[in-house]
Amino acid sequence: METISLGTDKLTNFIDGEWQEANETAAVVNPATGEEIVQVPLSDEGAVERAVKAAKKAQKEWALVPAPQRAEVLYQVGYLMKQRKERLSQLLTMENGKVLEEARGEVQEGIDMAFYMAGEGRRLFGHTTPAELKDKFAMSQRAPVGVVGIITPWNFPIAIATWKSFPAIVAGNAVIWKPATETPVMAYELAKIFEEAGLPKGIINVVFGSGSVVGDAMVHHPDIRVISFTGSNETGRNIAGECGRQLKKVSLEMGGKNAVIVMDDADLDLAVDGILWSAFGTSGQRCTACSRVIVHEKVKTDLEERLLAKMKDLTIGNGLDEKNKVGPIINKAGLDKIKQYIEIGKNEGAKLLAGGSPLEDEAYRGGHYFAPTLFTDATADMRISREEIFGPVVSLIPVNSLEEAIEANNQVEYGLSSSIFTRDVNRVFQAQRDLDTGIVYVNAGTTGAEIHLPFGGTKGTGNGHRDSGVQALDVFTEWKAVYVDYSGKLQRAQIDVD
Ligand SMILES: NC(=O)C1=CN([C@@H]2O[C@H](COP(=O)(O)OP(=O)(O)OC[C@H]3O[C@@H](n4cnc5c(N)ncnc54)[C@H](OP(=O)(O)O)[C@@H]3O)[C@@H](O)[C@H]2O)C=CC1
Ligand SMILES: O=C(O)CCC(=O)C(=O)O
Repeated sequence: METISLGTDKLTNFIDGEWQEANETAAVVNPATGEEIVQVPLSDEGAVERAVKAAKKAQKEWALVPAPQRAEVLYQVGYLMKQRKERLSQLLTMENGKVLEEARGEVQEGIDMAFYMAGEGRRLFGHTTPAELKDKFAMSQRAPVGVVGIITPWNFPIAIATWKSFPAIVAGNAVIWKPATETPVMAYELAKIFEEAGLPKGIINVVFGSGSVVGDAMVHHPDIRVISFTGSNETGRNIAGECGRQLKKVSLEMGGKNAVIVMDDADLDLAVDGILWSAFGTSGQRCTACSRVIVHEKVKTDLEERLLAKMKDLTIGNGLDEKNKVGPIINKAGLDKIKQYIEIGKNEGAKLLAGGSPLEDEAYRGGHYFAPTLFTDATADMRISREEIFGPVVSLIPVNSLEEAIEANNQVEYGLSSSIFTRDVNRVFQAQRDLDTGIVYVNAGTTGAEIHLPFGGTKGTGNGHRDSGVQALDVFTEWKAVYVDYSGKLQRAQIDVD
């Protein structure tokens, strides 16, 4: 395959419609090879200040542009992304490591989101409702919040940014976007697309730099009225604390400890496919990744054998080579974290059936690779069954009933995604009611969310908000109640008329 060229060896911020350099930069490295791809700016607080100033000014005008016209820009963004899908996908694989097939899927999510949210330009529905008094009209409508901040992670460098920025823009806001320093290329490419699509300057501002400097400055800035964040639980909690002090709206998506439940009547081959795809796809570095399989005792041994047989077919390596099904881990810190959890699992008494170590042969030189790993005989209270590992590690937890399975699923701190494999319609309905997660799959793995449904979860996964779907608009709009009295006299509501 011909390698795509990024066309620059140094990225620049995109502020007020201009490409601006920063004094300091850092190397962005391909996790599959260790080779440098590009230099990324390490901006300071001053860049955030400039971006906010530009955004405030631009947003005032943008809010007055009719929403269907705002949407036209998003349609154009969607067309440009579609034209560049292969380029974006290859660059995404280079910066993040995920295999090309998955990179194409992620870029497609962004394209779908562009067209879906552009459609919102002709909806953005409010409500009309009867008023209490004669000759009076009442309605509620959405209003933009103003300047909003989005902070995105490295594991979905383009899709998550589209889930947040597209609804913000169509609703009439201006955006300051801080992408993860690990994966800035998608942000740079998307900023170029916004510019070419004709988005007025200042409506999207991309400020590269570390979370502790740029992210922190955004969270503290009084003129950024919303922070929408996806990333670790620890960072999310700290952001929420500061936003709480400022009464700033904050939307958090902070991962999961997702389980596939396999009942004794399940189609086991289907379950194996669902588990493989959601546990080892993206090397397990999805917030929706399956990292627990809660299996009925009666089919445990059978499932183990089938899983082990299929795991042998997982080819691991550089995601640009289409034969590979599992790519690298994002960086050394990620790899070290996985290694620690393998030791934790062994010490807790779980039985290691496959994998368990990094891949360090010549073929993997320069990259960070970890063998797909299967533990069995884990219990629901072990740390490997409760804590987010963010790697290709899955643990089987045996149970004896659906009730026990649901209880095991629900006893973790997180509540993002869950799945059940069964042929029994009664069990399906009981499970979808009782599984305490924001997303439930039946006879499918735990990953693969569609952009027109709400994405997010319960408990430690978030704070009640959702990305994607029409629900994302709630993050980026205020509700305004409007009363129009056309009686020509002062009518007093809320008085006792008896
Ligand atoms: N829910 C999910 O999808 C994700 C979950 N995770 C979990 O988090 C673990 C650690 O990954 P990591 O990348 O360090 O996650 P972080 O939560 O640190 O990073 C997510 C984003 O937040 C930014 N950030 C970091 N610190 C701050 C801060 N103080 N204020 C504002 N923004 C900040 C980061 O910037 P920068 O990195 O540039 O410094 C990045 O853009 C993973 O192993 C995984 O368990 C990670 C990614 C996604
Ligand atoms: O797999 C999915 O459904 C989406 C995953 C995702 O966006 C994430 O892991 O952050």
